[in-house]
Amino acid sequence: MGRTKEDASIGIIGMGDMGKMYAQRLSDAGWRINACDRPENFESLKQEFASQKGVTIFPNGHLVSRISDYILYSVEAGVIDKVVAQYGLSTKVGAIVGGQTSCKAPELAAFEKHLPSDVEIVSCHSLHGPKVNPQGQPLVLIQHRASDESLKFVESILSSFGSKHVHLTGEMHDRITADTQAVTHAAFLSMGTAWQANTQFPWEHGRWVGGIENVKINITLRIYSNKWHVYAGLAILNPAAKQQIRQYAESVTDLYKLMIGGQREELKRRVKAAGASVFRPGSEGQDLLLKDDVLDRFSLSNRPREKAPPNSHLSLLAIVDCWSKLGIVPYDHMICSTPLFRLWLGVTEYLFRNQDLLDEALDTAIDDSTFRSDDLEFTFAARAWSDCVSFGDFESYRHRFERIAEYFAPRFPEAATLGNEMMKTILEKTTSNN
Ligand SMILES: NC(=O)C1=CN([C@@H]2O[C@H](COP(=O)(O)OP(=O)(O)OC[C@H]3O[C@@H](n4cnc5c(N)ncnc54)[C@H](OP(=O)(O)O)[C@@H]3O)[C@@H](O)[C@H]2O)C=CC1
Ligand SMILES: O=C(O)C(=O)Cc1ccc(O)cc1
Repeated sequence: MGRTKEDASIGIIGMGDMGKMYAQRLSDAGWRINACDRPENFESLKQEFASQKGVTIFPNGHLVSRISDYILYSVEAGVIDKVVAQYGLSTKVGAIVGGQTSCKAPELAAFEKHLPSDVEIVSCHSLHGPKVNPQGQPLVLIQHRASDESLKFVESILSSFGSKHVHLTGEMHDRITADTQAVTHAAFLSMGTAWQANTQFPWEHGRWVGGIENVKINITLRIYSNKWHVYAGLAILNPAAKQQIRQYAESVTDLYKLMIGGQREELKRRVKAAGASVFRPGSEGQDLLLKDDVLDRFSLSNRPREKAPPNSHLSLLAIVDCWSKLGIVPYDHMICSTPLFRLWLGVTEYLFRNQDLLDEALDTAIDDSTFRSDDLEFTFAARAWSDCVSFGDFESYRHRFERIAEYFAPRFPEAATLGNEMMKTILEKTTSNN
């Protein structure tokens, strides 16, 4: 007999931002939730959820696991093995287990290693942050070791999000998210690193005002105001991500060398060839994901913008070179894309589908030395983030991330308000259907 809301309950282990969002929404939809965080957080979590109907807080994952029919691990990716090892054997006989971590290889390996064999495995991944409305956003489902009936049960639980269900294997998931999430984050992390290295708040400079720049600034601040482990986990633990991020750093370096070498023709040839392989002929008639009027609305700067000042847009030229070198067609990933990836693709497309703007960027890169020191720092930063991910050292990732986050922290509240508004408006225009 199928399991229903009336007779089944859901366990959530790890009540951080995502776990809380799931607990809130699923209990609002009428499911009974059993949840826990670390034992030391039991009392405060119990108080926080005292008035949330349908949510019972337990001191630890054993107590959650033994009574729940679908158990979701929503902990830091770096500790998934340890936490499943701790609570896995307490899983209720015949239950289904899944995880919310952003990289599935270690998560699924931990389940296989530590869960009893009668336990089924259906994992998931909401491809958006905890403050984004899940309606219409992609939700990956992985039927790793489970019957079709159990998959249907998990789908019936998660259906209240109104997300778009995307069925993948763990391996496909990791491959696609390396392309979409890990490289996107590497680009924005590098922008923040370069601005900090040049002790700039970019919105205070005339040359960082206007459409594309607003997106760069808002997204960079959004990333640095989040938890470092989310970005570290999905880059360091995903085997495909290292290669992608390394290619991005190589593309940045190669293009920067052409710029400072004054090799205009070679730069143009390379960038345009890359553009032609990513933005295939025949797509010119399509609507742009992002338009000027939308982009211009979200500036942290109070300076007026007459015409976007020219910028070499090294970060954007390099992502297209990187996609081209790796044979990635980013539009193929829309169905499995995060909001940040769609914004990133949107600004890239905005530049590459406008020949005048692209030519202006390429000529600026050669003729105008105003951006040289920014681009130099950006090149160093892209390589340093790539090394950091390749070395796989969480602590040095954390250290780098937090040092830069601290620099931008005074502007986070204001950037969050504006960034949320920007995301909301732009997301309405860049759905994963595009
Ligand atoms: N934030 C995002 O945008 C998204 C994140 N994800 C993924 O979801 C997962 C959770 O992320 P998020 O909620 O943002 O991160 P948080 O850090 O907010 O939440 C993780 C929670 O798990 C707790 N935890 C750690 N160990 C245990 C344990 N042994 N028992 C119970 N709880 C434990 C942590 O406690 P403590 O802090 O004390 O360690 C923390 O409260 C991550 O794997 C992340 O990659 C997926 C989609 C989007
Ligand atoms: O949109 C992005 O890339 C984010 O930064 C939010 C995010 C972070 C981690 C995930 O696993 C999914 C989404």
